[in-house]
Amino acid sequence: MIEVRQLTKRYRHTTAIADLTFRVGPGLVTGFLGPNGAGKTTTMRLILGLGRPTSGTATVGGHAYADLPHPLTTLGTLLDAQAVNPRRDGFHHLLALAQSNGIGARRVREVVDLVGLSDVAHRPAGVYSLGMKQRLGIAGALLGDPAGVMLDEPLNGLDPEGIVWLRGLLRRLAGEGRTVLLSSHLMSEMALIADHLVVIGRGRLIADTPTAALLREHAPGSMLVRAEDAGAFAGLLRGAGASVRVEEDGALRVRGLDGLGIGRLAAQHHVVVTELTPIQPSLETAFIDLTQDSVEYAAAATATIKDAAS
Ligand SMILES: Nc1ncnc2c1ncn2[C@@H]1O[C@H](COP(=O)(O)OP(=O)(O)OP(=O)(O)O)[C@@H](O)[C@H]1O
Repeated sequence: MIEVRQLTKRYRHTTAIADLTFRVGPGLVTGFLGPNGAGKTTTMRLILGLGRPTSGTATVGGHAYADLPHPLTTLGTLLDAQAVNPRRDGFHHLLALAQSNGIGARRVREVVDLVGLSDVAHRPAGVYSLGMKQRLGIAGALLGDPAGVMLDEPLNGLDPEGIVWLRGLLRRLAGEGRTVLLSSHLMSEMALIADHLVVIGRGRLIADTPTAALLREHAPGSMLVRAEDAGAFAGLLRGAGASVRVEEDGALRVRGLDGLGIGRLAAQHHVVVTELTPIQPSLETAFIDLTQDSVEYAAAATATIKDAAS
């Protein structure tokens, strides 16, 4: 439904995105990931026709967003939750948006309920927390009962209950066959929410893959093992082909052997194992592995600046 083809955007001194090509299809939650400054917001803005690409195209349902006859029913969007008039209340903020798109007040009340803002809908948006503003922005995105939604960092400012709520909402929208694209820095949340990931770094595509495949390839699982005489057991594990890292507290992080293999080896050599815990692969690990060459503002850079100053 969203198609980005060979999209490039150059500012005077910066290439924000370069030759970016990906598609976002219906029925899935697609996560848009990238380190700070990778070009996520620029890409989303270009999809909405906010700014001209240097080259390439971005279309929604086969059309430039600006050419869509009913944009709000095609793709609901949230780019900046803070962009609300602080004196206007949430209900009237949505009503103004609805009326300019031929949508009635009944739908406004529906989306207010849907995002859980009924109690505060008539309070000025200026007193809303960031989480409440995110809910208001999501309500705006849903006003047109759209075929797809595109949300820039919608998890920012949401409390744990809000994150669980949004996860459920996005899963439901995708389950109804809609297109869902969201960007976020919260990797662990993205791992739970997104079925598919588009990862960019320094404006270039790094991965366009199912979340499970990315985790499998870039963050293999491991086992945490504690045993009496861990040092000797580490040697046995290595001898059996595993890779073993000894943690500061003496625990062993083991890759290349599963629980059964480790248990059998321990039994064979009469080693007393006191803990055997599978460690789930983390999206953080996969993300760092994937983007380590494309991080614009890395900790190492800070160290270099400090060194130079001292
Ligand atoms: N209007 C602009 N003028 C000049 N450079 C810009 C402009 N907008 C964005 N950039 C630059 O383009 C690059 C991509 O920025 P963008 O905001 O799209 O990244 P992002 O992935 O959304 O980052 P973040 O996660 O930090 O929000 C950055 O280097 C940024 O400084």
